[in-house]
Amino acid sequence: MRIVTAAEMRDIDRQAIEDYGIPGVVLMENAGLRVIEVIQNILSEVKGKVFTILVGKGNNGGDGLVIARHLFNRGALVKVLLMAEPEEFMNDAGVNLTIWKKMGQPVYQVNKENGINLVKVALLNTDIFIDALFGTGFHGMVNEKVARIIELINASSVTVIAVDIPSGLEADTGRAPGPSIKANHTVTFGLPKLGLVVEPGASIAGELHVVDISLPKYLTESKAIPRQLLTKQLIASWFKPRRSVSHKGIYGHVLLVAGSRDMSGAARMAARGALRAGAGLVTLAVPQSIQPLVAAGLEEAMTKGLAETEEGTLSTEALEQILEACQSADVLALGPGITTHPETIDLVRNLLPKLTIPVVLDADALNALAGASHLLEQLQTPAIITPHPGEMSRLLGLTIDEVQEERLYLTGTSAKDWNLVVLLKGAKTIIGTPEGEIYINPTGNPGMATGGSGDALTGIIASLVAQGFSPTQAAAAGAYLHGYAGDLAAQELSEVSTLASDLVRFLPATMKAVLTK
Ligand SMILES: NC(=O)C1=CN([C@@H]2O[C@H](COP(=O)(O)OP(=O)(O)OC[C@H]3O[C@@H](n4cnc5c(N)ncnc54)[C@H](O)[C@@H]3O)[C@@H](O)[C@H]2O)[C@@H](O)CC1
Ligand SMILES: [K+]
Repeated sequence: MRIVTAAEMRDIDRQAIEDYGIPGVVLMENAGLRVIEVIQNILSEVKGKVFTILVGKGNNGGDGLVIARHLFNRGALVKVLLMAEPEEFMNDAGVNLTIWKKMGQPVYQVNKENGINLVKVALLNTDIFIDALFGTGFHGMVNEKVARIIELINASSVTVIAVDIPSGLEADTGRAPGPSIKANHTVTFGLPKLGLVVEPGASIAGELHVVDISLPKYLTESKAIPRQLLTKQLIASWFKPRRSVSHKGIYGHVLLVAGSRDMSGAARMAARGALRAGAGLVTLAVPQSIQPLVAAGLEEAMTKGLAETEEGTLSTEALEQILEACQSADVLALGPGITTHPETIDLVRNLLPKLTIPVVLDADALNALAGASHLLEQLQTPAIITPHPGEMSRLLGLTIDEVQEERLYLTGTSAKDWNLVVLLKGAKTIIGTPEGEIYINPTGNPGMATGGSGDALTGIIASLVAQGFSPTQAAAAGAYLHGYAGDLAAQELSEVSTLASDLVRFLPATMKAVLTK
């Protein structure tokens, strides 16, 4: 699903109105009705419930007035708080304010002196608070009075539904330069706005509902798609049905080079991820002294022992062995648990320019490239790198805060500069491609911030490459499935108790859920 900026959305709205002749007031009516549907799903019964709606003078406020009318018609008690003088409501918002008044319904002016008290009183007796103050037309910062009101709303325990975007949040960046309404749900119109799918905006917005307001599909489905939110439908469309006459060779061979004496679990986790994601064959190559250990309990994978240092990490002598093993593999995944032993770093740096099969680089393979990211540009094969913010900061020579501040921008430019797929982990994983596309993954939860979680992801992505996915599709689908498995695991086991091995354990249920229509 395409992700838009405020300007892109405005342009789509404008074309719907001017080029297609859909009156703006119709779009507004549809928007309001869709919010009603979401409310009815949350509450099941609207009748007798108390709603407070904070209404700004722009079109977002106009949506709020449509919502007020439909709630009232359904038997709800509705209190409309206006943030501007009635005369300031123009066009479609003005139309809807007139209708509301003609229905004999009062409005309360919170822009006046006692406004703060009006909000306080309203919050004491409200089932749902609807934020229709600012939408995509918001820019800059709220004034002091609005800031006080927002803080009051956020401090109360009432359920908040934001109309289109929480007020105070920037639609393009997901940042709130001042206070912003913290919503439980955000109902956004037509397409997701960028600021709702990247952090901190995604958390501020709560559960996101993207609803159709009847915009012509030619406007919302653009051919040149620079930004996309990953959806179940998109991921499912990349999986081909398995042929009835299948053999393991069809589903590819993953070579995983991973592990060290102190980190054998990383290697096993990656191998399990690769197997559960459907690869035909998985070979796990590890320092030779831990080969018996990793082989035990990993019946479905083949294992291979590689030359090692005295400390039980991969040595430079493993280079030829790895290249030889690559000859019968479709993809190499390198990095989980290999350590940053100086000799292992040398091995990684010497190996990369010699590779002839696609490669997934993670963890210590990326740490080996700290200060040497030019080696990424010298890769001769399609590549995916899966850094977390710390690894990305070392690759780029920036602080972690600097990386987090500019996650989108840095993912996009790095992918282009290094000519490979960059998957930047963290809340809302971002995938950038050499062609300049950006994918944002909505699945996953904080429970996945646990040791081994990234290793499983590496295995899953490599597995998808082996099965014929393009590097972009493999990274995007890998992130989505991994996060989905994490969500299923958290539902059953809680975020706190979810382990990386649980992510792998929930992959079959994930595959079933995603691949079943
Ligand atoms: N244009 C359309 O066709 C549609 C628009 N819709 C709604 O319209 C919204 C966009 O409407 P608008 O462009 O009228 O803008 P908004 O309603 O988002 O808000 C703009 C108003 O807020 C004021 N404002 C902006 N920044 C401010 C600040 N920092 N402090 C105080 N006031 C500030 C502006 O002066 C303006 O009056 C969307 O978010 C959506 O909710 C929907 O009704 C669907 C159709
Ligand atoms: K809003």
